[in-house]
Amino acid sequence: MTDKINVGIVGATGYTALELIKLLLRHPNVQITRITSRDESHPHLSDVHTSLRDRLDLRFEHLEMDRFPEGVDCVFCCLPHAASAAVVGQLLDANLKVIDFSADYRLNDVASFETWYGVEHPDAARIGSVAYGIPELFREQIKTSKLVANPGCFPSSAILPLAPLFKNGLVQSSPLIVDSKTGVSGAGRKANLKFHFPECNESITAYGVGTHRHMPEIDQILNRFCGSETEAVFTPHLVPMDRGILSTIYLQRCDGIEEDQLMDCLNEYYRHEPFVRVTSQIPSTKDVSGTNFCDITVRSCRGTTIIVSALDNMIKGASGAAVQNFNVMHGFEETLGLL
Ligand SMILES: NC(=O)C1=CN([C@@H]2O[C@H](COP(=O)(O)OP(=O)(O)OC[C@H]3O[C@@H](n4cnc5c(N)ncnc54)[C@H](OP(=O)(O)O)[C@@H]3O)[C@@H](O)[C@H]2O)C=CC1
Ligand SMILES: CC(=O)N[C@@H](CCC(=O)OP(=O)(O)O)C(=O)O
Repeated sequence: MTDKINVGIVGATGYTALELIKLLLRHPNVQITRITSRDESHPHLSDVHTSLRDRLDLRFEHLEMDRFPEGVDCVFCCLPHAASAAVVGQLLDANLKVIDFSADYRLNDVASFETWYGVEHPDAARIGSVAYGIPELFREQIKTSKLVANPGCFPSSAILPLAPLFKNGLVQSSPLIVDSKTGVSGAGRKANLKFHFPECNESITAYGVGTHRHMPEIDQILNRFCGSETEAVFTPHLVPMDRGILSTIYLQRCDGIEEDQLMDCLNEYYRHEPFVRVTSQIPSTKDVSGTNFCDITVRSCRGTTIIVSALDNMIKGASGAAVQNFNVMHGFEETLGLL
């Protein structure tokens, strides 16, 4: 049996692709063979990602379906929403496995996607049947999947702590408040005035208030995992740091449930999981920066339960989760390339 999987990266000029390549370069069973960009002004990978100088000598190519699948077994598709679903079907038809970074296959139904994303879904037939890429919750489905919907960064920070608590009937579904802070890299590498240094440095702002598209993702995935009926009120805040997400989650315990039972439940559920650290300390983004860890703790105040979680938006929130999913899909040790 060949040990190396040939990997193609679509959308390789972006931030998540850079983090992905750095992880894959230390993966013993991966050979990166093809990388794509629409832009011809920078032929080599290291013209764009200068930190990869002398580490991987590849040329960008346009994604052309008559050539791209040659020499590729598995694709990491790092494109924006809708652009991704426009190509994923063709990649699958070419018999490639795909890990999709966008939100195109995360939700349960087309109507929700089109409502929250405001665009028509280019591959509507597949939506709802695709494995959601949190291996800690959906490992068995991921193992046998040809397409995995890699999770959103904010949803990962909320779903990881909440899922075991709902599954065990320890917390109430309403109210559920998820207050999150994110570093600027969460917005990707593409130019956007809001994310220019003088616009966001020395400032913190909420955005997507009452409208952010990660609300249905949190609700639907919790429902898929354990049948809960939440309506998460989620507000993200942009903070002047490169990377990291810190989520503070407020909810009520079920009657008769003590705070200790929540920590016990999380400790028990994640006991054998290498990337979720349930801790008595308060998590911080610095502790998880550049790693595939999600750190979680639980506190109580005046009858309200407060959960704090931290992860790196580009690692456990994107590329690290993708490599973890890749490992599960190919039967490799789940920590390869990640520890
Ligand atoms: N940044 C983060 O923290 C996270 C991002 N994600 C998701 O991962 C995906 C990639 O994000 P990120 O790397 O940050 O984004 P970037 O903006 O940094 O990169 C996007 C990539 O997609 C290509 N691209 C952009 N628009 C199109 C298009 N219309 N058609 C084809 N290619 C296009 C660009 O390549 P070029 O212009 O060279 O062709 C670029 O390589 C997105 O779906 C994002 O939502 C998920 C979790 C976290
Ligand atoms: C700062 C910033 O803009 N962050 C992005 C999060 C992107 C992400 O991680 O998730 P998706 O894959 O669902 O895009 C946002 O709030 O839309």
